Amino acid sequence: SGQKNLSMTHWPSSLWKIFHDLIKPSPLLCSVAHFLPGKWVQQHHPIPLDLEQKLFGQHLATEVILKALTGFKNNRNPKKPLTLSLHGWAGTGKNFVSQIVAENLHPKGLKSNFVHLFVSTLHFPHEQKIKLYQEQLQKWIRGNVSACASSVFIFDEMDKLHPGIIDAIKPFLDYYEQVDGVSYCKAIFIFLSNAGGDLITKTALDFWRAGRKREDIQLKDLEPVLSVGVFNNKHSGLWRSGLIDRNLIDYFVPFLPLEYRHVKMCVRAEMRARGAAVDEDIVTRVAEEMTFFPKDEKIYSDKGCKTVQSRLDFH
Ligand SMILES: Nc1ncnc2c1ncn2[C@@H]1O[C@H](COP(=O)(O)OP(=O)(O)OP(=O)(O)O)[C@@H](O)[C@H]1O
Repeated sequence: SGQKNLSMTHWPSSLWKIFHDLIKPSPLLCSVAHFLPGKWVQQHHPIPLDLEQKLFGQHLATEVILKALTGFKNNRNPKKPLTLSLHGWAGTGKNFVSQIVAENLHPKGLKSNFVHLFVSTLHFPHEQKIKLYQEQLQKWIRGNVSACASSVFIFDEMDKLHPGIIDAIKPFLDYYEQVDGVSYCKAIFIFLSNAGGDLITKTALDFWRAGRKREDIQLKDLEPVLSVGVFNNKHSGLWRSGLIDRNLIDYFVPFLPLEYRHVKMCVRAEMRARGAAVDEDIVTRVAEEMTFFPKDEKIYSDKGCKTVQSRLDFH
């Protein structure tokens, strides 16, 4: 009947893929590490996160994610799945980091059967179908975690996600040893949103205007800002969902807006990824084509590094 429901709703092929993964789970390919009395046994060499090298201009996100993942992987007996909530302006690296984290656990990253990306507007577009989405999503999560305890679920556009969908995920995020015979404690849930991006930008700008270094911004400078603007804001999806009240989010990860120098770093990284030599003239040209705000100071790229790849095609 699950299959019938799916065909009725015309779900995109990526969700079909997940459904098929469910029918044919291959648990042997999944486990990242398993516990033998007294020690953890790695089943493949974990890819180093390398966030310091790969992720530009995000000292806070780098620090929090490294801490979160290290703690989680070293914990033999986690009491709940790891839940990360990534916040920030467009194109600042939230999807990029999620992929790095996923690859760290499952080398094929997004292509792995154990990594699932959901985009609110793409996968859950119709409000009147919320009940159906809820049932199917729960089935997928349950099936996939039964097949692979360390499954990774990424929810993009969290701020556009219907509260009903968040309600459907909530039981999996909680401190239960098992739900219907399945333990979710080794899974990872990553939520991405732009919520709070404006407030994070304001803090970064205040530092810049005061002549203070970006790298001196600390988590404690952002926590009060986010807590008022996002967590206690009745209009934010996160507040309505009750995820915060129940302390189901382990780490809030702020992404700072990217500056001109970071955009240049993205261009260079993209050139290297394409196997080309880094041409500084082109780097400068691409970076100068981006638009920067605020109007007077022009410090931050309004799309972060998002359009770098397509712009590079023109040079
Ligand atoms: N901080 C960064 N360091 C290195 N590369 C970056 C960074 N931010 C963005 N990029 C590059 O730009 C591309 C687009 O960024 P990404 O999709 O991660 O943005 P996002 O924060 O998820 O944006 P949105 O909120 O609009 O979804 C990435 O694939 C990556 O190549």
